[in-house]
Amino acid sequence: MTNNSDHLVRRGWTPDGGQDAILPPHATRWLASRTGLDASPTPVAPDSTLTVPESALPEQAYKALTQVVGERHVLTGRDDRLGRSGGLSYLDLLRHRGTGEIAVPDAVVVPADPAEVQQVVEVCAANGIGLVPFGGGTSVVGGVAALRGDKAAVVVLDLVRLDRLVSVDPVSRLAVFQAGVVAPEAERLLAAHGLTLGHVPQSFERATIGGFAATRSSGQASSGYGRFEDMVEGVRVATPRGEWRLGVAPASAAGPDLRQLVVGSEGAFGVITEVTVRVRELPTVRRYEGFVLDGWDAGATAVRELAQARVLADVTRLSDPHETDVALALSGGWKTALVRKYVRARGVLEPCLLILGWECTSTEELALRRRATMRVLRRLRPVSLGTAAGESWRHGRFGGPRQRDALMDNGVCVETLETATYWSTLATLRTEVRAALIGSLSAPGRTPIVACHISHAYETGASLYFTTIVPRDHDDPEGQWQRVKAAACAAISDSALGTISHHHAVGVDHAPYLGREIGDLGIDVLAGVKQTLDPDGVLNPGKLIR
Ligand SMILES: Cc1cc2nc3c(=O)[nH]c(=O)nc-3n(C[C@H](O)[C@H](O)[C@H](O)COP(=O)(O)OP(=O)(O)OC[C@H]3O[C@@H](n4cnc5c(N)ncnc54)[C@H](O)[C@@H]3O)c2cc1C
Repeated sequence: MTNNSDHLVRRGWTPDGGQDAILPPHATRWLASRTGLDASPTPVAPDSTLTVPESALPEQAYKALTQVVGERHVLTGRDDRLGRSGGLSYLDLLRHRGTGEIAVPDAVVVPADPAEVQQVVEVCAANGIGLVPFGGGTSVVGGVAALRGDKAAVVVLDLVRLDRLVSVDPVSRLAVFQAGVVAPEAERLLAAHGLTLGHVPQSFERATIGGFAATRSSGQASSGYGRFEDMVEGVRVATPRGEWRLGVAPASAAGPDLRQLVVGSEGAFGVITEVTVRVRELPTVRRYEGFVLDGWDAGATAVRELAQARVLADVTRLSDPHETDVALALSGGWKTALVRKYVRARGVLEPCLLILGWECTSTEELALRRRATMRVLRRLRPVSLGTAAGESWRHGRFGGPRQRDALMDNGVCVETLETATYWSTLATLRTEVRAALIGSLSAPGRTPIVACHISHAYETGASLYFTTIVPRDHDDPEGQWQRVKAAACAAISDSALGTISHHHAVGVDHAPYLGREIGDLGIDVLAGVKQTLDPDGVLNPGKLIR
């Protein structure tokens, strides 16, 4: 079928289910002493042991779908369906390790182009079949779970064959991509024109242009390049009511910006088939540096002052003392020991690692921008760790997911969650979410690690990204995480201080909390849009709005 064979393994980031991910012995020992982990291996269950129900796709719908895309591209085999079951959240990965029930689609449909996508959508609507758009399948909020809702069957629509750069307008700095282009390929295609998108989330290696638009994604260089919604200039969308195209000018006063209804619609309003994005000149000079500030307040103040002086580096990332400590402990080695000693000798009691990265098109631009940043930063007396620390972060920035596989293999419950708020409430929100996480994760013999960083900064506020590590409750692994997630979401929602998601989207996991953020009226507005575009409710059942 397609060449996207690693889609077939949903249980881990690495194609072999985590075999490439290694947790060095010193890291395992440190985790054991810090958390109580007994390091009993919990290997991935073989696919053959997982329960996959027979396909319930009605014969009539199967025939109609094959008439659109051809028999080769309607996949009803067990492995193909299992391969498109769910995303990459901790719960998804657990389920593919044999814990809990996997929502398996009745078929996987792989259309060739936007016209075929439109027809597939219409066939599903006519036959009352649920349809789940599937890009890179990296959702961590249940966004690609093959839920049936009230439908007789559900198919996954895999966008892998929509893999073209349709056009480039170098004068306006615009590019049109088909939705299934994965990020590294998008960058490769743009580099041939001397251009870049500059969207680099940690899921970069797998996620797609359509997925970014559908989830309001935010990349590691968002301080310089903006969030993905800032990059979207136009969309082409397949809906049960027909094709919808939006975006004719860089700015418009022609009523509300309807593109923003599509961006973040998570497949519930239509299938995005093409995205017109703003692109920039390809950087030729880069510099990444590490600094240490003493304590969270000093670190957050530094990032705020950089943002408000509008001199943020393209990548600006601040780890709290806990995340800094975990990063140093897991790296180990004599170099790390030296860093700890050096920082202590400089009088820093609670080191917070700040990574700054500039991506520029000339050495002059780099010097100018760096000077402006440093002028503000120096006032806060950071300890410089130089480019080695910055380059080390850049080098390992996609490694987290692989380490997650290794941690899971060692019996760890490891997951992340994120929010955002204004500067004046950032410290309070961090404290409240941290307390909720620690309270719900702690148990006799299990001491959690809760680490946090700012990865996206704005003039008015910032994101907070939490990572939790705790020994797995082998008696109730799903329940363990569900209770933790509920406690954290309640802390965010009940306090009304932050958003339920800064960039992971709503999916299934955050849907119960959306109403508290946008109000009943907001939910009614979204339901009205859905009713207009998808009157039979076939698009991505159970996501965004319930
Ligand atoms: C290890 C890891 C790190 C991550 N890091 C980041 C990060 O740094 N920043 C960030 O923003 N996110 C991050 N994510 C979350 C995820 O990668 C993003 O949500 C990403 O935008 C999803 O893209 P995708 O192509 O994989 O979409 P999928 O996971 O396939 O789909 C996501 C949602 O969008 C819908 N969808 C997908 N394609 C389309 C389409 N063409 N039309 C309509 N709907 C569609 C799906 O139905 C689903 O609801 C991370 C995830 C993982 C696993």
